[in-house]
Amino acid sequence: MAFALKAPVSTSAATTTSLPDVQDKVAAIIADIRTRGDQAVREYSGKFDNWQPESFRLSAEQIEEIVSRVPQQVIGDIEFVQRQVRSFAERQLESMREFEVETLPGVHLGHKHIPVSAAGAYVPGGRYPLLASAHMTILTAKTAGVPRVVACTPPIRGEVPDATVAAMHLAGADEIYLLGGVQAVVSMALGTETIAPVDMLAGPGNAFVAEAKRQLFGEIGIDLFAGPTEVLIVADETADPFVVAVDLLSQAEHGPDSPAVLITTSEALGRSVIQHIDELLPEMPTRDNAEPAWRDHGEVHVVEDLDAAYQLADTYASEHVQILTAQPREALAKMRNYGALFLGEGTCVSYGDKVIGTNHVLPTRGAAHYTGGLWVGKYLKTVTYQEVTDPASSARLGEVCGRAARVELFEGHARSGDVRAAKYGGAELPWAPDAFARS
Ligand SMILES: NC(=O)c1ccc[n+]([C@@H]2O[C@H](COP(=O)([O-])OP(=O)(O)OC[C@H]3O[C@@H](n4cnc5c(N)ncnc54)[C@H](O)[C@@H]3O)[C@@H](O)[C@H]2O)c1
Ligand SMILES: [Zn+2]
Repeated sequence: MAFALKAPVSTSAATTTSLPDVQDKVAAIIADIRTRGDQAVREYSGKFDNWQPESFRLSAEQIEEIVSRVPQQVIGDIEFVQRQVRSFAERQLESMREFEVETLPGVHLGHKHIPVSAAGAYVPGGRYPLLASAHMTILTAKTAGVPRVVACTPPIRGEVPDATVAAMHLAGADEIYLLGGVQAVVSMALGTETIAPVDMLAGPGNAFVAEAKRQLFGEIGIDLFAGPTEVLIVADETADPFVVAVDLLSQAEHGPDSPAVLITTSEALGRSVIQHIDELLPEMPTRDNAEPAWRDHGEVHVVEDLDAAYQLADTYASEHVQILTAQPREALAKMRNYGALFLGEGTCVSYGDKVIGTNHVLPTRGAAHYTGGLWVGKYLKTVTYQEVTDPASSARLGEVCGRAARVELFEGHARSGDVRAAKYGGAELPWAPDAFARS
Protein backbone atom coordinates (compact mmCIF):
# COMPACT_ATOMS: atom_id res chain seq x y z
CA MET A 1 0.00 0.00 0.00
CA ALA A 2 3.06 2.25 0.03
CA PHE A 3 2.78 5.46 -1.98
CA ALA A 4 4.43 8.88 -2.17
CA LEU A 5 2.59 12.05 -1.19
CA LYS A 6 5.60 14.02 -2.39
CA ALA A 7 8.33 12.68 -4.67
CA PRO A 8 11.73 14.31 -5.26
CA VAL A 9 12.18 16.30 -8.47
CA SER A 10 15.74 15.05 -8.70
CA THR A 11 17.28 12.08 -6.92
CA SER A 12 20.85 12.73 -8.01
CA ALA A 13 21.92 14.30 -4.73
CA ALA A 14 20.62 11.39 -2.72
CA THR A 15 21.85 8.49 -4.80
CA THR A 16 25.35 9.19 -6.08
CA THR A 17 28.47 9.68 -4.03
CA SER A 18 29.73 12.45 -6.23
CA LEU A 19 28.54 14.20 -9.34
CA PRO A 20 30.70 14.05 -12.50
CA ASP A 21 31.11 17.81 -12.99
CA VAL A 22 32.19 18.19 -9.36
CA GLN A 23 34.66 15.32 -9.84
CA ASP A 24 36.30 16.98 -12.86
CA LYS A 25 36.52 20.42 -11.28
CA VAL A 26 38.06 19.05 -8.11
CA ALA A 27 40.56 16.87 -10.00
CA ALA A 28 41.76 19.91 -11.96
CA ILE A 29 42.26 21.99 -8.79
CA ILE A 30 44.14 19.17 -7.04
CA ALA A 31 46.46 18.71 -10.04
CA ASP A 32 47.15 22.43 -10.23
CA ILE A 33 47.96 22.78 -6.51
CA ARG A 34 50.15 19.67 -6.73
CA THR A 35 52.38 21.39 -9.28
CA ARG A 36 52.17 25.06 -8.31
CA GLY A 37 51.73 24.85 -4.50
CA ASP A 38 51.10 28.02 -2.52
CA GLN A 39 50.77 30.20 -5.62
CA ALA A 40 47.84 28.11 -6.85
CA VAL A 41 46.29 27.97 -3.36
CA ARG A 42 46.39 31.76 -3.23
CA GLU A 43 44.73 32.07 -6.64
CA TYR A 44 41.88 29.67 -5.81
CA SER A 45 41.27 31.38 -2.49
CA GLY A 46 41.02 34.65 -4.39
CA LYS A 47 38.73 33.17 -7.02
CA PHE A 48 36.29 31.28 -4.77
CA ASP A 49 36.47 33.24 -1.51
CA ASN A 50 37.84 36.62 -2.59
CA TRP A 51 40.46 36.11 0.10
CA GLN A 52 44.22 36.65 -0.31
CA PRO A 53 45.75 37.78 3.00
CA GLU A 54 49.50 38.04 3.50
CA SER A 55 49.40 34.79 5.50
CA PHE A 56 46.54 32.27 5.65
CA ARG A 57 47.81 31.09 9.01
CA LEU A 58 46.61 33.09 12.01
CA SER A 59 49.33 34.13 14.46
CA ALA A 60 48.94 33.67 18.21
CA GLU A 61 48.36 37.42 18.54
CA GLN A 62 45.68 37.42 15.84
CA ILE A 63 43.92 34.47 17.50
CA GLU A 64 43.99 36.19 20.89
CA GLU A 65 42.53 39.37 19.40
CA ILE A 66 39.79 37.47 17.52
CA VAL A 67 38.80 35.46 20.61
CA SER A 68 38.60 38.65 22.68
CA ARG A 69 36.01 40.05 20.23
CA VAL A 70 33.62 37.11 20.80
CA PRO A 71 30.83 37.82 23.33
CA GLN A 72 31.18 36.08 26.71
CA GLN A 73 27.88 34.23 26.29
CA VAL A 74 29.09 32.71 23.02
CA ILE A 75 32.38 31.62 24.65
CA GLY A 76 30.43 30.11 27.57
CA ASP A 77 28.21 28.16 25.20
CA ILE A 78 31.21 26.91 23.20
CA GLU A 79 32.75 25.68 26.46
CA PHE A 80 29.47 23.97 27.45
CA VAL A 81 29.22 22.12 24.14
CA GLN A 82 32.92 21.21 24.13
CA ARG A 83 32.48 19.63 27.59
CA GLN A 84 29.62 17.54 26.17
CA VAL A 85 31.62 16.45 23.12
CA ARG A 86 34.73 15.72 25.18
CA SER A 87 32.85 13.65 27.79
CA PHE A 88 31.29 11.40 25.18
CA ALA A 89 34.53 11.08 23.18
CA GLU A 90 36.45 10.15 26.34
CA ARG A 91 33.97 7.37 27.14
CA GLN A 92 34.22 6.11 23.55
CA LEU A 93 38.00 6.07 23.90
CA GLU A 94 37.70 4.05 27.12
CA SER A 95 35.57 1.52 25.25
CA MET A 96 38.49 0.79 22.93
CA ARG A 97 40.35 -1.81 24.97
CA GLU A 98 43.90 -2.73 24.15
CA PHE A 99 44.49 -6.41 24.91
CA GLU A 100 46.91 -9.31 24.72
CA VAL A 101 45.90 -12.97 24.49
CA GLU A 102 47.93 -16.19 24.85
CA THR A 103 46.60 -18.46 22.06
CA LEU A 104 49.14 -21.28 22.69
CA PRO A 105 51.62 -21.62 25.57
CA GLY A 106 53.95 -18.62 25.28
CA VAL A 107 52.29 -17.29 22.11
CA HIS A 108 51.32 -13.71 22.90
CA LEU A 109 49.14 -11.76 20.41
CA GLY A 110 48.09 -8.18 21.10
CA HIS A 111 46.46 -5.17 19.63
CA LYS A 112 46.92 -1.54 20.54
CA HIS A 113 45.82 1.87 19.30
CA ILE A 114 48.28 4.51 18.11
CA PRO A 115 46.99 8.02 17.29
CA VAL A 116 48.03 9.39 13.90
CA SER A 117 50.84 11.94 14.25
CA ALA A 118 49.09 14.79 12.45
CA ALA A 119 45.44 15.35 11.53
CA GLY A 120 43.80 18.03 9.43
CA ALA A 121 40.39 19.34 10.48
CA TYR A 122 38.16 20.97 7.89
CA VAL A 123 35.64 23.28 9.51
CA PRO A 124 33.08 24.40 6.91
CA GLY A 125 32.01 27.96 6.61
CA GLY A 126 30.95 28.86 3.10
CA ARG A 127 27.30 29.52 3.95
CA TYR A 128 27.21 29.44 7.75
CA PRO A 129 29.87 29.71 10.46
CA LEU A 130 29.75 26.01 11.43
CA LEU A 131 31.67 26.39 14.68
CA ALA A 132 30.24 23.13 16.02
CA SER A 133 32.33 21.31 13.40
CA ALA A 134 35.43 22.60 15.20
CA HIS A 135 34.43 20.73 18.36
CA MET A 136 33.68 17.60 16.36
CA THR A 137 36.96 17.38 14.48
CA ILE A 138 39.62 19.18 16.53
CA LEU A 139 38.49 18.22 20.03
CA THR A 140 37.91 14.61 19.02
CA ALA A 141 41.40 14.39 17.48
CA LYS A 142 42.93 15.89 20.61
CA THR A 143 40.96 13.49 22.83
CA ALA A 144 42.32 10.63 20.72
CA GLY A 145 45.84 11.90 21.48
CA VAL A 146 46.83 13.35 18.08
CA PRO A 147 49.94 15.54 18.73
CA ARG A 148 49.47 17.96 15.78
CA VAL A 149 46.03 19.13 14.68
CA VAL A 150 45.88 21.57 11.78
CA ALA A 151 42.55 23.30 11.22
CA CYS A 152 41.20 25.24 8.24
CA THR A 153 38.01 27.26 7.84
CA PRO A 154 37.08 29.71 5.07
CA PRO A 155 36.33 33.38 5.58
CA ILE A 156 32.61 34.10 5.26
CA ARG A 157 31.93 36.73 2.62
CA GLY A 158 35.41 38.15 3.15
CA GLU A 159 35.05 38.35 6.95
CA VAL A 160 36.90 36.46 9.68
CA PRO A 161 34.42 34.06 11.36
CA ASP A 162 35.31 35.10 14.93
CA ALA A 163 33.22 32.53 16.81
CA THR A 164 34.49 29.68 14.63
CA VAL A 165 38.10 30.71 15.25
CA ALA A 166 37.36 30.87 18.99
CA ALA A 167 35.87 27.35 18.88
CA MET A 168 38.91 26.08 16.92
CA HIS A 169 41.29 27.64 19.42
CA LEU A 170 39.38 26.43 22.51
CA ALA A 171 39.18 22.93 20.99
CA GLY A 172 42.99 22.87 20.97
CA ALA A 173 43.98 23.40 17.33
CA ASP A 174 47.77 23.63 17.00
CA GLU A 175 47.64 25.62 13.73
CA ILE A 176 44.70 27.63 12.40
CA TYR A 177 44.43 28.74 8.76
CA LEU A 178 41.71 30.90 7.22
CA LEU A 179 41.39 28.90 4.06
CA GLY A 180 38.43 27.04 2.58
CA GLY A 181 37.23 24.55 0.02
CA VAL A 182 39.36 22.26 -2.13
CA GLN A 183 42.40 24.51 -1.70
CA ALA A 184 42.32 24.00 2.09
CA VAL A 185 41.84 20.24 1.83
CA VAL A 186 44.70 19.84 -0.66
CA SER A 187 47.05 22.10 1.30
CA MET A 188 46.61 20.02 4.44
CA ALA A 189 46.76 16.71 2.61
CA LEU A 190 49.78 17.26 0.35
CA GLY A 191 51.46 20.15 2.11
CA THR A 192 52.71 23.32 0.44
CA GLU A 193 55.73 25.56 0.96
CA THR A 194 54.03 26.92 4.10
CA ILE A 195 51.90 24.02 5.45
CA ALA A 196 53.41 20.68 6.48
CA PRO A 197 51.24 17.75 5.32
CA VAL A 198 49.05 15.73 7.70
CA ASP A 199 48.43 11.97 7.88
CA MET A 200 44.67 12.13 7.76
CA LEU A 201 41.86 14.58 7.11
CA ALA A 202 38.49 14.83 8.79
CA GLY A 203 35.50 17.08 8.67
CA PRO A 204 32.30 17.76 6.78
CA GLY A 205 31.89 20.10 3.85
CA ASN A 206 30.02 20.84 0.66
CA ALA A 207 30.17 18.63 -2.44
CA PHE A 208 33.59 20.06 -3.46
CA VAL A 209 35.17 19.48 -0.07
CA ALA A 210 33.78 15.94 0.24
CA GLU A 211 34.91 15.08 -3.29
CA ALA A 212 38.41 16.48 -2.70
CA LYS A 213 38.79 14.26 0.36
CA ARG A 214 37.52 11.28 -1.64
CA GLN A 215 40.06 11.83 -4.43
CA LEU A 216 42.96 12.28 -2.00
CA PHE A 217 42.13 9.12 -0.06
CA GLY A 218 44.97 6.66 -0.33
CA GLU A 219 47.66 9.31 -0.35
CA ILE A 220 46.28 10.26 3.06
CA GLY A 221 43.61 8.84 5.34
CA ILE A 222 40.17 10.35 5.54
CA ASP A 223 37.45 10.02 8.13
CA LEU A 224 34.51 9.28 5.81
CA PHE A 225 32.42 10.72 3.01
CA ALA A 226 30.62 13.54 4.88
CA GLY A 227 28.90 15.69 2.26
CA PRO A 228 25.70 17.72 2.13
CA THR A 229 23.38 17.07 5.08
CA GLU A 230 20.40 14.70 4.89
CA VAL A 231 17.51 14.06 7.24
CA LEU A 232 14.96 11.26 7.31
CA ILE A 233 12.09 11.12 9.80
CA VAL A 234 10.06 8.02 10.64
CA ALA A 235 6.75 9.07 12.20
CA ASP A 236 3.54 7.34 13.22
CA GLU A 237 0.13 8.88 13.94
CA THR A 238 1.27 9.91 17.45
CA ALA A 239 3.85 12.39 16.08
CA ASP A 240 3.20 16.13 16.20
CA PRO A 241 3.04 17.24 12.52
CA PHE A 242 4.21 20.75 13.39
CA VAL A 243 7.35 19.39 15.10
CA VAL A 244 7.97 17.05 12.14
CA ALA A 245 7.68 19.98 9.71
CA VAL A 246 10.02 22.19 11.76
CA ASP A 247 12.58 19.38 12.07
CA LEU A 248 12.55 18.58 8.32
CA LEU A 249 13.15 22.24 7.51
CA SER A 250 15.89 22.48 10.16
CA GLN A 251 18.10 20.33 7.93
CA ALA A 252 16.82 21.48 4.52
CA GLU A 253 18.31 24.88 5.37
CA HIS A 254 21.86 23.46 5.17
CA GLY A 255 21.82 23.88 1.41
CA PRO A 256 19.77 23.46 -1.76
CA ASP A 257 21.21 19.94 -2.15
CA SER A 258 20.06 18.64 1.26
CA PRO A 259 17.39 15.89 1.08
CA ALA A 260 14.60 15.85 3.69
CA VAL A 261 12.50 12.67 3.75
CA LEU A 262 9.44 11.71 5.79
CA ILE A 263 8.28 8.11 6.04
CA THR A 264 5.01 7.75 7.92
CA THR A 265 2.34 5.18 8.67
CA SER A 266 -0.27 7.95 8.71
CA GLU A 267 -1.46 9.63 5.53
CA ALA A 268 -3.20 12.32 7.62
CA LEU A 269 0.08 13.15 9.35
CA GLY A 270 1.90 13.24 5.99
CA ARG A 271 -0.60 15.71 4.53
CA SER A 272 -0.51 17.86 7.65
CA VAL A 273 3.31 18.02 7.59
CA ILE A 274 3.31 19.15 3.95
CA GLN A 275 0.79 21.87 4.79
CA HIS A 276 2.86 23.12 7.75
CA ILE A 277 5.98 23.21 5.58
CA ASP A 278 4.17 25.20 2.89
CA GLU A 279 3.18 27.73 5.57
CA LEU A 280 6.56 27.88 7.31
CA LEU A 281 8.84 28.05 4.26
CA PRO A 282 8.01 31.52 2.90
CA GLU A 283 8.73 33.06 6.32
CA MET A 284 12.06 31.27 6.83
CA PRO A 285 15.08 33.59 6.82
CA THR A 286 17.10 30.73 5.29
CA ARG A 287 14.52 29.86 2.61
CA ASP A 288 17.09 30.43 -0.16
CA ASN A 289 18.49 27.03 0.83
CA ALA A 290 15.46 25.35 2.42
CA GLU A 291 12.98 26.09 -0.37
CA PRO A 292 14.91 24.50 -3.27
CA ALA A 293 16.05 21.68 -0.96
CA TRP A 294 12.44 20.81 -0.09
CA ARG A 295 11.17 21.39 -3.63
CA ASP A 296 13.82 19.25 -5.34
CA HIS A 297 14.82 16.71 -2.69
CA GLY A 298 11.85 16.63 -0.28
CA GLU A 299 9.93 13.35 -0.06
CA VAL A 300 6.89 12.10 1.88
CA HIS A 301 6.08 8.39 1.82
CA VAL A 302 3.11 6.63 3.36
CA VAL A 303 3.66 2.97 4.28
CA GLU A 304 1.58 0.12 5.72
CA ASP A 305 3.21 -0.25 9.12
CA LEU A 306 6.35 0.64 11.08
CA ASP A 307 8.27 -2.43 9.93
CA ALA A 308 7.78 -1.26 6.34
CA ALA A 309 8.88 2.22 7.44
CA TYR A 310 12.15 0.95 8.95
CA GLN A 311 12.79 -1.18 5.90
CA LEU A 312 12.33 1.72 3.51
CA ALA A 313 14.37 4.01 5.77
CA ASP A 314 17.25 1.50 5.70
CA THR A 315 17.42 1.71 1.90
CA TYR A 316 18.20 5.45 2.17
CA ALA A 317 20.99 4.98 4.73
CA SER A 318 20.37 8.60 5.65
CA GLU A 319 22.87 10.66 7.60
CA HIS A 320 20.34 11.57 10.32
CA VAL A 321 17.27 9.50 11.19
CA GLN A 322 14.70 10.82 13.65
CA ILE A 323 12.13 8.43 15.14
CA LEU A 324 8.92 10.15 16.19
CA THR A 325 6.71 7.22 17.16
CA ALA A 326 5.04 5.82 20.27
CA GLN A 327 7.93 3.36 20.84
CA PRO A 328 11.02 5.12 19.43
CA ARG A 329 13.60 2.76 21.01
CA GLU A 330 12.30 -0.09 18.91
CA ALA A 331 14.23 1.42 15.97
CA LEU A 332 17.53 0.54 17.70
CA ALA A 333 16.79 -3.13 17.11
CA LYS A 334 15.03 -2.74 13.76
CA MET A 335 17.28 -0.38 11.79
CA ARG A 336 20.74 -0.99 10.34
CA ASN A 337 21.70 1.94 8.08
CA TYR A 338 22.03 5.46 9.47
CA GLY A 339 24.73 7.91 10.58
CA ALA A 340 23.00 8.85 13.83
CA LEU A 341 19.63 7.95 15.31
CA PHE A 342 17.50 10.43 17.25
CA LEU A 343 14.94 8.68 19.42
CA GLY A 344 11.74 10.50 20.41
CA GLU A 345 10.53 14.07 20.45
CA GLY A 346 12.82 15.10 23.33
CA THR A 347 15.79 15.33 21.00
CA CYS A 348 16.33 16.32 17.37
CA VAL A 349 19.01 16.54 14.70
CA SER A 350 19.75 20.12 15.73
CA TYR A 351 20.79 18.89 19.20
CA GLY A 352 23.17 16.47 17.51
CA ASP A 353 24.46 19.19 15.22
CA LYS A 354 25.03 21.82 17.86
CA VAL A 355 24.93 20.82 21.52
CA ILE A 356 24.33 17.30 22.76
CA GLY A 357 27.81 15.78 22.44
CA THR A 358 27.61 12.93 19.89
CA ASN A 359 29.73 13.67 16.82
CA HIS A 360 27.96 15.47 13.98
CA VAL A 361 30.38 14.52 11.22
CA LEU A 362 28.32 11.74 9.68
CA PRO A 363 28.13 9.64 6.48
CA THR A 364 26.05 10.99 3.58
CA ARG A 365 24.97 9.80 0.14
CA GLY A 366 24.66 6.17 1.13
CA ALA A 367 27.98 5.92 2.99
CA ALA A 368 26.01 4.83 6.08
CA HIS A 369 25.72 1.45 4.34
CA TYR A 370 29.37 0.85 5.29
CA THR A 371 30.45 3.30 7.99
CA GLY A 372 29.37 5.22 11.06
CA GLY A 373 30.39 8.80 11.71
CA LEU A 374 33.54 10.45 13.01
CA TRP A 375 34.72 9.41 16.48
CA VAL A 376 37.96 9.07 18.42
CA GLY A 377 38.51 5.62 16.93
CA LYS A 378 38.91 7.12 13.43
CA TYR A 379 42.06 8.93 14.59
CA LEU A 380 43.62 5.77 15.97
CA LYS A 381 45.51 3.10 14.10
CA THR A 382 44.65 -0.29 15.52
CA VAL A 383 47.88 -2.24 15.16
CA THR A 384 48.86 -5.74 16.20
CA TYR A 385 52.01 -7.29 17.64
CA GLN A 386 53.19 -10.77 18.59
CA GLU A 387 55.84 -12.53 20.64
CA VAL A 388 56.58 -16.24 21.19
CA THR A 389 58.38 -16.95 24.47
CA ASP A 390 58.01 -20.76 24.50
CA PRO A 391 60.51 -22.57 22.18
CA ALA A 392 58.25 -25.61 21.88
CA SER A 393 55.39 -23.46 20.58
CA SER A 394 57.70 -21.75 18.12
CA ALA A 395 58.82 -25.17 16.87
CA ARG A 396 55.22 -26.27 16.46
CA LEU A 397 54.31 -23.11 14.56
CA GLY A 398 57.44 -23.56 12.45
CA GLU A 399 56.39 -27.03 11.34
CA VAL A 400 52.92 -25.85 10.31
CA CYS A 401 54.43 -22.76 8.66
CA GLY A 402 56.74 -24.94 6.59
CA ARG A 403 53.87 -27.06 5.30
CA ALA A 404 51.41 -24.19 4.87
CA ALA A 405 53.89 -22.06 2.93
CA ARG A 406 54.84 -24.95 0.59
CA VAL A 407 51.16 -25.42 -0.30
CA GLU A 408 51.37 -21.83 -1.53
CA LEU A 409 54.71 -22.59 -3.26
CA PHE A 410 56.57 -20.12 -1.02
CA GLU A 411 59.87 -21.91 -0.36
CA GLY A 412 61.42 -18.84 1.33
CA HIS A 413 58.56 -18.49 3.80
CA ALA A 414 58.65 -22.21 4.49
CA ARG A 415 62.35 -22.05 5.40
CA SER A 416 61.73 -19.39 8.08
CA GLY A 417 59.42 -21.94 9.69
CA ASP A 418 61.84 -24.82 9.10
CA VAL A 419 64.77 -23.14 10.90
CA ARG A 420 62.69 -22.64 14.04
CA ALA A 421 61.32 -26.15 13.92
CA ALA A 422 64.94 -27.33 13.64
CA LYS A 423 66.52 -25.00 16.18
CA TYR A 424 63.85 -25.36 18.89
CA GLY A 425 62.36 -28.77 18.11
CA GLY A 426 65.22 -30.76 16.61
CA ALA A 427 63.58 -31.25 13.21
CA GLU A 428 65.78 -32.02 10.18
CA LEU A 429 66.77 -29.30 7.74
CA PRO A 430 67.04 -31.26 4.46
CA TRP A 431 67.81 -28.13 2.42
CA ALA A 432 70.75 -27.12 4.76
CA PRO A 433 71.86 -30.19 6.70
CA ASP A 434 74.91 -28.51 8.34
CA ALA A 435 73.24 -25.28 9.38
CA PHE A 436 73.29 -25.90 13.15
CA ALA A 437 76.14 -27.50 15.03
CA ARG A 438 74.16 -29.97 17.12
CA SER A 439 75.63 -32.47 19.53
N1 LIG B 1 27.85 15.28 6.67
C1 LIG B 1 28.06 15.99 7.75
O1 LIG B 1 28.42 15.45 8.77
C2 LIG B 1 27.88 17.46 7.74
C3 LIG B 1 27.92 18.18 8.93
C4 LIG B 1 27.82 19.58 8.86
C5 LIG B 1 27.71 20.21 7.63
N2 LIG B 1 27.64 19.47 6.50
C6 LIG B 1 27.57 20.09 5.18
O2 LIG B 1 28.67 20.95 5.03
C7 LIG B 1 28.39 21.82 3.95
C8 LIG B 1 28.95 23.20 4.20
O3 LIG B 1 28.97 23.81 2.93
P1 LIG B 1 29.40 25.29 2.68
O4 LIG B 1 29.39 25.50 1.22
O5 LIG B 1 28.56 26.18 3.52
O6 LIG B 1 30.87 25.42 3.28
P2 LIG B 1 32.25 24.68 2.90
O7 LIG B 1 33.24 25.27 3.85
O8 LIG B 1 32.09 23.22 2.85
O9 LIG B 1 32.60 25.16 1.43
C9 LIG B 1 32.94 26.47 1.15
C10 LIG B 1 34.06 26.47 0.13
O10 LIG B 1 33.61 25.88 -1.07
C11 LIG B 1 34.41 26.37 -2.10
N3 LIG B 1 33.59 26.54 -3.30
C12 LIG B 1 32.41 27.16 -3.40
N4 LIG B 1 31.96 27.14 -4.67
C13 LIG B 1 32.89 26.49 -5.39
C14 LIG B 1 33.01 26.12 -6.78
N5 LIG B 1 32.07 26.43 -7.66
N6 LIG B 1 34.10 25.42 -7.17
C15 LIG B 1 35.06 25.07 -6.29
N7 LIG B 1 34.99 25.40 -4.97
C16 LIG B 1 33.92 26.09 -4.54
C17 LIG B 1 34.98 27.69 -1.65
O11 LIG B 1 36.37 27.66 -1.72
C18 LIG B 1 34.55 27.82 -0.20
O12 LIG B 1 35.63 28.14 0.64
C19 LIG B 1 26.88 21.78 3.75
O13 LIG B 1 26.62 21.10 2.55
C20 LIG B 1 26.40 20.96 4.94
O14 LIG B 1 25.25 20.23 4.66
C21 LIG B 1 27.75 18.12 6.53
ZN1 LIG C 1 22.03 20.22 10.61
